[in-house]
Amino acid sequence: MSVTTKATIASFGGKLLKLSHQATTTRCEMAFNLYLPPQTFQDPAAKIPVLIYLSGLTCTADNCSEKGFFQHGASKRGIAVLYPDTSPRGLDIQGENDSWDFGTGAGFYVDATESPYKEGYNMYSYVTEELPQTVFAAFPQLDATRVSITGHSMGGHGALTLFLKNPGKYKSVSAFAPISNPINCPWGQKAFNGYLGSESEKWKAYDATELVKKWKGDLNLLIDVGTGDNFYKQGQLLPENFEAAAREAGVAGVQVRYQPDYDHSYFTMATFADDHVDHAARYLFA
Ligand SMILES: N[C@@H](CCC(=O)N[C@@H](CS)C(=O)NCC(=O)O)C(=O)O
Repeated sequence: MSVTTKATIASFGGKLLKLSHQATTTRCEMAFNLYLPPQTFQDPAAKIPVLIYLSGLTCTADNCSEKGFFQHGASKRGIAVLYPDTSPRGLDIQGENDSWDFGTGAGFYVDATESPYKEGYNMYSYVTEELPQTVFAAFPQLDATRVSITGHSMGGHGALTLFLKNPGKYKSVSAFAPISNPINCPWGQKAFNGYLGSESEKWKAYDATELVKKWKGDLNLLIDVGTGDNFYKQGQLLPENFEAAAREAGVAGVQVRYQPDYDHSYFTMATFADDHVDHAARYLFA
């Protein structure tokens, strides 16, 4: 469970750590980043809550930590930000590097059941169990009882599904441009077919629009989607399907903000990152 520090970078008064560890669930060395806000160093007795940010297709832990601007709000609020990678790397599985929307950089936060991907493409178990256990053991100042989750695109799908599949595990959830109904979009169908097999009924276990139908109570969920997002226009994101399913199931508290002109890029995350940190803070410090 030991963690190797590759870099320590000053950021907004705190420290961004670039880290790695040998992971059992994914059968390889996994890189991840961790932002420790200034409060970690000001008061050694402080217990610091954690916001997990799940990235989208093609990303590593670096994209958001370098240009998502989450550290700005997190430093003010005293929240650590954990940035996992998006897939195992270097497993040498045939075909895993053939396309940018499947395999390497595209783990989709599921536990694969299909060969050969079930040998390591277990990003659901990695993000829900192994990575947090590793991080909380290595950084005892972090508060394992106060964790929220957010993410972008494939990572927005991850944030929504991990939250909905684990009631009580996370204090809050939010998302940027989430793939909201993967069983009905080309990205999701390709990924789920490859990782979970051709029996589409099984895909529903990782589909936010299906999962929200079973949710009990309010959600208090913030979603931002840019109307200039090409992937939204192409029908990869389908946030309206999620909204309709929540409405029909009587699940209140789903706030989807359609941001005029904003695209799928990190300019959008940087613009609204503070709002998502504030959203998490409302529940992490309740
Ligand atoms: N490679 C794809 C784009 C993939 C993409 O936009 N990925 C998003 C997440 S779904 C991202 O955040 N990319 C990394 C970045 O913008 O830094 C393409 O050619 O269309």
